[in-house]
Amino acid sequence: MASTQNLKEATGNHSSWESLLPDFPKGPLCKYRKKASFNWKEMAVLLDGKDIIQLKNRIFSALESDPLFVHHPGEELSREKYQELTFLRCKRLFEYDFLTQQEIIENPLKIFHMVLCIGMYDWSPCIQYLLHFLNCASYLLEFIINTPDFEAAKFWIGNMGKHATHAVVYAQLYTPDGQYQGLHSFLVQIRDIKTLLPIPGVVVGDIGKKIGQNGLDNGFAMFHNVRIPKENILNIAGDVTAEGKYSSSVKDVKERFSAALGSLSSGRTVITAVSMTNLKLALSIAIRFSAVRCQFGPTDDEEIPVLEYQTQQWRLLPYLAATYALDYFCKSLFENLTEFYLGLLTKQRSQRQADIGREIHALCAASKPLTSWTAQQAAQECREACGGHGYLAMNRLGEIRNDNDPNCTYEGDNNVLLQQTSNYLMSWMHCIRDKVPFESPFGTINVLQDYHHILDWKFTAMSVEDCMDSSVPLAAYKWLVCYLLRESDLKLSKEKQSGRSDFEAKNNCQVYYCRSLAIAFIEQTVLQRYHDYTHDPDIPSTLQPVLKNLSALYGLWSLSKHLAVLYQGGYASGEQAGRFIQNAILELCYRLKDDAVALVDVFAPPDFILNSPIGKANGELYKNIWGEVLQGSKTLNRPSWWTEFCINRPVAGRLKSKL
Ligand SMILES: CCCCCCCCCCCCCCCC(=O)SCCNC(=O)CCNC(=O)[C@H](O)C(C)(C)COP(=O)(O)OP(=O)(O)OC[C@H]1O[C@@H](n2cnc3c(N)ncnc32)[C@H](O)[C@@H]1OP(=O)(O)O
Ligand SMILES: Cc1cc2nc3c(=O)[nH]c(=O)nc-3n(C[C@H](O)[C@H](O)[C@H](O)COP(=O)(O)OP(=O)(O)OC[C@H]3O[C@@H](n4cnc5c(N)ncnc54)[C@H](O)[C@@H]3O)c2cc1C
Repeated sequence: MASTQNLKEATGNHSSWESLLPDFPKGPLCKYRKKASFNWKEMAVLLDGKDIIQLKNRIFSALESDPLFVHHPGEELSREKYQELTFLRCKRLFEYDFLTQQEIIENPLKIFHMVLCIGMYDWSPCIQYLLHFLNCASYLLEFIINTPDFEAAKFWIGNMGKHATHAVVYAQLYTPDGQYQGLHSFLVQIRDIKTLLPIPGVVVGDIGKKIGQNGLDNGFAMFHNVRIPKENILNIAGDVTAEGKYSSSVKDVKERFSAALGSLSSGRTVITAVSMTNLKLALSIAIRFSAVRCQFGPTDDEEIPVLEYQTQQWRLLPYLAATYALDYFCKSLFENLTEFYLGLLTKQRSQRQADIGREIHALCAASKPLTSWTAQQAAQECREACGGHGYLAMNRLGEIRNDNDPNCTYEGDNNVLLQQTSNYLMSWMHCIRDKVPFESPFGTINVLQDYHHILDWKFTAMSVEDCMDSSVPLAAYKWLVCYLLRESDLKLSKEKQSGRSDFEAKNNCQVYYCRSLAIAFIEQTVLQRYHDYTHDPDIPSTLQPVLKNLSALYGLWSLSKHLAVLYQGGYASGEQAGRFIQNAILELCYRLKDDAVALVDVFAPPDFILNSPIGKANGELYKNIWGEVLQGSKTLNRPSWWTEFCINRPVAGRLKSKL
């Protein structure tokens, strides 16, 4: 639901939020800005609230005024230099200390916004900074650490390549009595604090150049009989006494495993938001570009902005709708996570706390894949939507695409994580079968309470106009989740009945079944939350129509990828259903095209942070590109190897074999 404070501010005195957000410079984008159906400043205040906008302004202007964060257009930084600069920037972020503890306690959402603002500038210093707080790492034995072979060496660890002095290491804990106590985390020193040289017994180094995020040094480590003090066990779920006896308030090994992995949920929640932020960056660039780049037209002397083309709208505007829906989802997920952490901090041992842990794990294990893949596809689409200019490195779409890419892999590979969500959903089947009442703390699985009834639902819209509200795709999603759950469960039973082991049976149920189930579930959850938000009667009437259009477009466009299953399972039949959905998508794209520039104005960071000539707020496409091109230190130089071209000319056939 809409935050009451944000609602009050959005509907309150306009002059107070006018001054929070400066007007954009006049220029070619004004044409679309004038056509918008709503006031972008009012929308920004509704979505974030004044307090967060002030925080963002504070961070953005600090980075812009600091010489250490200055951009170096046209300069190729070596990896070594980039890593050094990233480290200096990371140190500077600690010096800024943007949020006081009191501010964080009063509104934990501020951390989330702080991280994303820094990331909009560059993910390398942002992640380096974050990892210094929460260092995730590898695997070690008890209090003496050994890495048995190269395969067991820890690889990829963030900050470890060049400078980390300590690592938080996940380990299988064995006590002196030989008992296995499950997964625990430990603090291990790996380098000397004064010299940065490795601690005896530790082999530590840099893993080499990556596809993106090269400011961040990822490293490897191997341990040979490294001793760590007993108190370095991070006793989230258990501890070991001076006599070597294990004690834990969580008795079950499996439960302790979940407790130890709890921190991964915060990482996955943050990565969901990081990916959503990449959507914001890529779309700000592509939509501003599309609104000013003119190509062809109905007559020889009239060229139109490429945003007027149906294909361009259909390629970009669903991603814009996805950005709004996912932005809302990220904030709500962060609130769920905050509740989970409050429980941990106050040492809650209730059933509700355990249920919250399971639900949040299932949610972020699917929201990370959904959002990172959406951002990956969007970044590529935006790159192509900007034509050749999209491929120019200075316009930043390549960097966004490459820096987003590892979001699909780290903190758990997307395909592997989706299995966690489908496992969770499948675990409710016994309640459904036995007709035992059930619910989850955040209510995301409550849709399954009506499982038997929902399976009888059909697509009932009678026209394109009927489909223009997100209630239509939402109903279809509820059916889809129930249907895929039933099919996955049946498939698993069949596999087991045919004599397959549990491992094999589960493995054979992934593609088209459990994997699709997890994806449909998270899409339905995102849509349900966004539908509820956009249909809240308290949303100002000036903003509600455009928000409802975004919700409908996100729902229909996501659903359209499941059309085959909707027909296959009998929810839809005849050619009309599919046609209505397709036409509604096109109609919504058309209705949103005049709002598109204002919709990106709401979330685009200042030009300095966005750092893309074709994405600048003034829309002066060609002036901005030329301005940047001519700043390159070697742009007008002849090459250093010019004599090879002009003087040492090749003699054709000189090296040809004479035999
Ligand atoms: C403001 C804050 C800042 C934070 C800021 C972070 C920084 C964000 C910036 C990006 C920076 C990235 C930097 C990269 C950092 C890495 O990449 S660190 C390395 C991360 N590594 C991973 O994520 C490994 C991924 N793999 C896995 O997690 C495990 O393989 C899997 C997927 C859990 C599967 O393991 P498995 O042994 O097959 O376990 P499984 O039998 O499925 O599960 C056992 C039970 O535990 C439960 N469980 C498993 N995981 C969990 C969990 N996380 N929670 C609860 N329960 C769990 C299961 O549900 C299951 O329960 P039951 O069904 O039995 O009831
Ligand atoms: C930029 C970056 C930074 C990282 N930082 C850190 C860090 O700081 N600390 C840290 O500990 N780690 C870090 N990692 C490592 C990261 O957590 C792992 O790469 C990730 O968890 C995936 O594991 P993997 O590489 O072993 O992939 P693998 O498990 O080898 O997966 C390879 C492929 O096999 C598939 N696959 C694997 N198992 C299954 C299965 N059961 N069913 C179906 N398919 C399967 C996967 O889908 C994947 O496509 C980082 C990685 C990257 C890319």
